[in-house]
Amino acid sequence: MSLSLRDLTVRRDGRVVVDRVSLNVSQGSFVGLIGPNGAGKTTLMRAALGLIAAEGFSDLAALPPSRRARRAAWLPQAREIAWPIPVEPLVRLGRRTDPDRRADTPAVAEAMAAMEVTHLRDRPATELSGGELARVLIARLLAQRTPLILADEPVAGLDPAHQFAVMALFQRLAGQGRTVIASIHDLTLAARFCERLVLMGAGGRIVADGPPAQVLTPERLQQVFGVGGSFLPTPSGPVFVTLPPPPSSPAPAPPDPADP
Ligand SMILES: Nc1ncnc2c1ncn2[C@@H]1O[C@H](COP(=O)(O)OP(=O)(O)OP(=O)(O)O)[C@@H](O)[C@H]1O
Repeated sequence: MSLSLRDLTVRRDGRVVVDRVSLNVSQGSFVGLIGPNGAGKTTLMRAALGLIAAEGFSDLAALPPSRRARRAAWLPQAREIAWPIPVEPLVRLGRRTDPDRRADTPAVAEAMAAMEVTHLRDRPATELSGGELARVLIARLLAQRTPLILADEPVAGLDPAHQFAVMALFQRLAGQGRTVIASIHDLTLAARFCERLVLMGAGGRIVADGPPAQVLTPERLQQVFGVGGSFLPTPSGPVFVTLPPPPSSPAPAPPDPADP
């Protein structure tokens, strides 16, 4: 299932925070949404989902709510659980939008296994560690079995092995024809696993869109993030690393008053 946005614009307190974003994401792709804090990544995804008012067009937001819920699953950034629901019924909540009841048990079991949280099934979600809860909430997202997945910082708070596992899983799902859009701050992971990066800059505008090597250029990193970065060769292929900003060239020495 693809996603199509045209001139999507969101204003907050009279300020434009997503500015005329047009984006087509084709079925079977894994797109990383990157950009500095406050660039508008969350707002763009919420507007695309129809969770907040926006100008412009989103083919997903245009659907009636019941069809939208069956097309797209959403992982919000906030990982808060208000009551001590055990893990298994929490993951099972992801099944509420799919009318296929026979798929409930296998979908929940498969999602919990994929996120390695099966052993936590009876634990109250309020007693989990931050990373365990994050994995449980990804399991709930997967249990929905939607063709489209939008995830807000899905790997935040996960240890390196689980970060790799989640990114590899999203890549695999895309390979199977699902469509995944995820905001990601870790540019190394984004460059390694996403076939396409959409870079948002200040003011909610898309400043670059394409394969990682084309988007993550030194000039753009400096301009948008204020850091350096480059692809380094490693035994497992080129790996992108961020680097401290290059030192600005030393100011010219003041003229020596003793000099004639
Ligand atoms: N409810 C709100 N009311 C007013 N301004 C808001 C609201 N939500 C977001 N904003 C503003 O919109 C801008 C974009 O926020 P958004 O959360 O989309 O950024 P982001 O790129 O996801 O950032 P981060 O990487 O920090 O999660 C920010 O300047 C933020 O302060």
